[in-house]
Amino acid sequence: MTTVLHANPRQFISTDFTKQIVRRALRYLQSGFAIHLRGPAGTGKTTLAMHLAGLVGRPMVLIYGDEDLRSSQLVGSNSGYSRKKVVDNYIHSVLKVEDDLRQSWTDSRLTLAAKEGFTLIYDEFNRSRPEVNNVLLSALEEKLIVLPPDSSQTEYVRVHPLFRAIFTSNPDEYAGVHPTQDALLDRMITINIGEADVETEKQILVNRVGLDRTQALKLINLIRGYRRQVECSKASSLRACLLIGKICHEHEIPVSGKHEDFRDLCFDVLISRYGNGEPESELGLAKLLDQIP
Ligand SMILES: Nc1ncnc2c1ncn2[C@@H]1O[C@H](COP(=O)(O)OP(=O)(O)OP(=O)(O)O)[C@@H](O)[C@H]1O
Repeated sequence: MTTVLHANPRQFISTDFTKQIVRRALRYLQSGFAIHLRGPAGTGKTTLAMHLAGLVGRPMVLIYGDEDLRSSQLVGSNSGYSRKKVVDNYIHSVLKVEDDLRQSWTDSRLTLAAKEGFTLIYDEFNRSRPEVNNVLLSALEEKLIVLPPDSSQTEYVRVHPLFRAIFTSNPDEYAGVHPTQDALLDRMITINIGEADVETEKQILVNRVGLDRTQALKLINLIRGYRRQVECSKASSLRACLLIGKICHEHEIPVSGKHEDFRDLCFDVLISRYGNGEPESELGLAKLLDQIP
């Protein structure tokens, strides 16, 4: 059974920064193209993909890229058998038995979305081995999905005109991701998602976590300052901001370098995340914390 999702629009915070990306992405989707949101971890790609799928207004199905993903998990597979037996003894002297044993085919998420015209979100699709994603080439270009020849049903599925696909990925230099086939990239429009601006991060912290604006801004500046200091460009600051902000809010820890609990929290979250393992990176964080009243 495949679960179809519906977006929850209240969870998405819209700012000038996000609106500008949404406008572009929606335009491409409306014209029938697949889009690809590419950027560092924690820049909000998955959240944006869900929001876009919600705006498209069709049910969505979600697939997560994975090294172990098999193409059968994308298109479907034979699962179990169905048996039909007819015993005809209408004329007493004649017994006719027809026994028909067939494999039952079950569609997977891509096939389901393509048949029904749903929106497919394929999150971190470059974590799957490139050959697994080959089925997408014909789905996006020829609008056909080719099923394996032994799939006890038609070998071709025609893609519904309302089918849309949204892909997300981390850049190639991330551990565990495969280089994306040029042919696949050529069939989608790639939007590079950079780090959100300060205003967007602030609004997300205020609305999602409940921090006040001053504390949110202090936290954002601290984490951005630290990332600059250790020259970390891989992970964005948003996830760390949300994490520290939530703990501060729930445990009434003020965003202040003078408060021991806040300092410990920052060390626990930030050193392993952004620190480069050098003792100076701890010293650098301590200095930044000293500057927060
Ligand atoms: N516009 C937004 N409104 C509300 N929350 C957001 C928004 N953008 C990002 N977030 C929050 O920021 C966090 C990181 O976002 P998300 O998981 O979408 O990032 P990502 O780029 O997909 O990360 P990864 O590459 O690691 O999968 C999540 O907790 C998400 O809810």
